[in-house]
Amino acid sequence: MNRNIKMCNGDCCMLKTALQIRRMKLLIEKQLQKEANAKPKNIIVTPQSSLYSYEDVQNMAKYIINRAEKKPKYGLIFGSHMNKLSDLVDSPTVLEYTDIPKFPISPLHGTNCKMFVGELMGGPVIAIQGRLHYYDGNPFGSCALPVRMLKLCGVEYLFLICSAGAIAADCKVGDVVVIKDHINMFGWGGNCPLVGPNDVRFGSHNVTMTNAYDEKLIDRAMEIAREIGQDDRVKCGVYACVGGPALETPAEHRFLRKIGADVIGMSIAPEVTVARHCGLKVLSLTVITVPSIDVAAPPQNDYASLLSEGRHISSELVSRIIYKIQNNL
Ligand SMILES: O=P(O)(O)O[C@H]1O[C@H](CO)[C@@H](O)[C@H]1O
Ligand code: HPA
Repeated sequence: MNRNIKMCNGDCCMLKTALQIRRMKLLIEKQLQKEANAKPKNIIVTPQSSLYSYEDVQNMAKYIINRAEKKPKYGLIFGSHMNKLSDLVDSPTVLEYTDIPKFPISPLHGTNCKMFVGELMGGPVIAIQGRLHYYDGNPFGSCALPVRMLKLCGVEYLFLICSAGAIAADCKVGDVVVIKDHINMFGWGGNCPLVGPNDVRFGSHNVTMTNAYDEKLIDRAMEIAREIGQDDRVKCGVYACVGGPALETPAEHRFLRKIGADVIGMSIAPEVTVARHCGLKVLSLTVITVPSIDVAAPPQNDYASLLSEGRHISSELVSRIIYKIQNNL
């Protein structure tokens, strides 16, 4: 080895001027940046339970109570095809989702981005239009967020109004099914809004799911159905929750019937889990929009009126239950 040869410091041969050296450095930096960008980045996943902190949810609730100058006791969440029921709320303060700090908004929400805080049968209520669905790309933590927000607004009773397909042959289009339990196909796979660290201010992590649908509210709903002469249109059943947006195959339909499902839909189970976690009393009513596979579909012309009857029966049930609770009946 020739020990007289000195290492090139960049000034000697080709890089003669300061400008040339600077250019070379920039080129090297650019190359290094390119290589770094080509490497996969670490993705830090936010668990469902951490998407909205307790303080975030508290701020949402504070905003609603301040704007409406009212603390609601009854919360209503309306699903697809059910938003019209928000007309039930008397003298409402109407709040846009965009006004509520950090409230999740889906581009697929359309125009149903409103909450109505007012009265129903003399009871203070808040009604939320346009439920968020998982199949629209919303994480479970966002789908169930409104439930926690209602809890921190002071809500004690939660009414979830949705639509579903029939699995049981005796559930017909336009019937109302009072949900008494669910089979959560998401939850079995660990897809749950409670996944992640638990904030005990909301509730305890291993929440029990017995009586998740409040027995007393179910009894009241069935009793009112008899009182208003609609007991042939109001059934009580088990809801199977699936991912969608594709509807079930005939084999899935038969399987769900075998394991005890009466109706099938793509919502409520994550909401009910979170509601149970934070101690809300839940009643869920579902209007049948799709007949069971082995039942003849009603004539096309009858669909609209059957669904409107179902909506009307649901609104009667909710209104009368609130009336009875308000008046200690
Ligand atoms: O549960 P809601 O919101 O009523 O919506 C129901 O209707 C949609 C299918 O049309 C599904 O999302 C189903 O769950
Ligand atoms: O037929 C259905 N299947 C699943 N989900 C549904 N939600 C409304 N109708 C249906």
